[in-house]
Amino acid sequence: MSSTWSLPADIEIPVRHPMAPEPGAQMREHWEKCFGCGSDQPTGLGMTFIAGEGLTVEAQFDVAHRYQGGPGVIHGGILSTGFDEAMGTCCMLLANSVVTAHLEVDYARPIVLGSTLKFSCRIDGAVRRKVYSSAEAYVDGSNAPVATARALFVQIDMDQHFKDTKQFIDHF
Ligand SMILES: CCCCCCCCCCCC(=O)SCCNC(=O)CCNC(=O)[C@H](O)C(C)(C)COP(=O)(O)OP(=O)(O)OC[C@H]1O[C@@H](n2cnc3c(N)ncnc32)[C@H](O)[C@@H]1OP(=O)(O)O
Repeated sequence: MSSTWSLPADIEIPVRHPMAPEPGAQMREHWEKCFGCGSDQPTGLGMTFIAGEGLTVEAQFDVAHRYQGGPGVIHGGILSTGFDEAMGTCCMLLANSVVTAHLEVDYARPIVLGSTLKFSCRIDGAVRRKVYSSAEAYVDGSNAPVATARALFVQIDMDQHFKDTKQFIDHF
C-alpha cells in the first residue's frame, strides 16, 4: 500500500445509533435512484448491505459484464464506487446522512467479471461532522483482499445539501 492516510489525533469512537439495524439485519437503500444501491436504478450496482457488530457493515454486488474495464476485469471506477457506497452505508449506523469528502483505493488484484465482490467496512472514528471509514474487498475463494480503501465522510443536513436539486426527488 502506498497510502499516506492517517487518522487525526483527536479522533473519537462514535456510538452506534440505538435505532440502527440489528447485527445480521439487512440495511435499506438510502435512495431508490442511487447508482450504488437503488432498486429503481436498472443500470446500477444493486448493492446489498448487512449490518455487522459494532460499527461494521458487510456489503456485496455481482460484477456484471457491463462493469468491464480491461478485458474480462472490472473497471477501477466501478470498484471505487462499490467502496464509496459500502463505506457510506456503514456511516449510516450513526443515523446521520453523509457525503463523501475523500476516498482512496489501493487495487491489489484484478477482479474477474462474474465475481461476487464482498466488502468489509467499518467506522474508524469521528471528529465533529467528519466520519472516518476503512474497508477491504474480497472475491470468493480468496482470503487476501483484492482491494482496500479509506475514506472521509462528512455529515450533512439533507435539506440544505440538496436544496438546489429538489426537482430530482419525485417522492420520498
Ligand atoms: C446522500 C445522503 C444519504 C446517505 C448516504 C449514505 C451512502 C452514500 C454513499 C455515496 C456517497 C457519495 O458518493 S456522496 C457524492 C460525492 N460527494 C460529494 O458530492 C460531496 C461534495 N462536497 C461537499 O458537498 C462539501 O465539500 C462537504 C459537504 C463534503 C463539506 O462541506 P461543508 O459542509 O461546507 O463543510 P466543511 O467545513 O468544508 O468541512 C467539514 C470538515 O470536513 C473537512 N473536509 C472537508 N472536505 C475534506 C477533504 N476532502 N479532505 C479532508 N478534510 C475535508 C473540513 O476540513 C472540515 O473539518 P473540521 O474543520 O471539522 O476539522
